[in-house]
Amino acid sequence: MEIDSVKLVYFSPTETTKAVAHGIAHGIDSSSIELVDLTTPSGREQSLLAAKDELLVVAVPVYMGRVPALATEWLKTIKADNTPAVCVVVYGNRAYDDALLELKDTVEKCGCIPIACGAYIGEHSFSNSDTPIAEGRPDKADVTHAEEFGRKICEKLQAVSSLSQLSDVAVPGSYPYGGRTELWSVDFIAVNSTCTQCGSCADVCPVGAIDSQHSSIINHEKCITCCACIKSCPQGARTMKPSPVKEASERLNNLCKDPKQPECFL
Ligand SMILES: Cc1cc2nc3c(=O)[nH]c(=O)nc-3n(C[C@H](O)[C@H](O)[C@H](O)COP(=O)(O)O)c2cc1C
Repeated sequence: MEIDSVKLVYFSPTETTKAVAHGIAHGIDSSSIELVDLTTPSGREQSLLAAKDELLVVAVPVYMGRVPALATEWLKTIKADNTPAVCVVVYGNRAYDDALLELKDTVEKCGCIPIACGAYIGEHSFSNSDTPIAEGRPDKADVTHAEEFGRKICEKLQAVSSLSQLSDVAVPGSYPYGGRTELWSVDFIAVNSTCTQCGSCADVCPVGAIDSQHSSIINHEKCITCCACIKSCPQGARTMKPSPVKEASERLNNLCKDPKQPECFL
């Protein structure tokens, strides 16, 4: 089966999911790759129509064992027409629980046909120098794995003349999904005096929760605790103050030391 073009769809506040998605795209090696970045509010204003002869690669991070709710909301609006799809979750070395199954079910309901699924590890959003969790993931070996996964996806498609020749891809997980879709609404970010009000934190915030003129003014109702603002601050002016997020980061640093490995389901 020939694929005309690839659409690479991802939500990735701290860019580990984006790195994995690009690794897979590199392996697929199509001459036409369109990026659909759902990370910013404006990115989520676009809609997506996908045809039979396109390949969708959909990648999201795992939040509380689930697909982040704002990503699910957007993904449900995809209009596909028996479009082959690759589902990918990226998690912070704890577990992906039912998230991969949830993602697969979600794209299937939009008219996609999942032909391959993968789970990769990314540095945990809550990781920092005191509590490094999956620091530096995806690393070189993870990206090489993702590229190889991309090549296997091409081989799988090339081996058939129609998607009806492929059987369902089984992934771990069960329904009703466990985990939580409601995130903490919590005041957990401290901003110190090295902040220059450069505005980069407000620019990277996926939900527009930070005041662009006063970086310490955060709308805690909107905040999804993704930590993009902390990780991207050029001054390192943003840290975690005592809070459930900081406690989680300490707990995960103790519990999730053994590096997990990528998995793919084809
Ligand atoms: C609110 C929240 C919940 C998370 N829940 C999980 C989880 O259940 N399991 C896990 O292993 N990692 C969890 N993570 C970590 C992210 O899945 C991981 O760091 C991922 O690489 C982040 O993707 P990104 O770099 O594209 O933002 C969570 C992160 C956040 C912000």
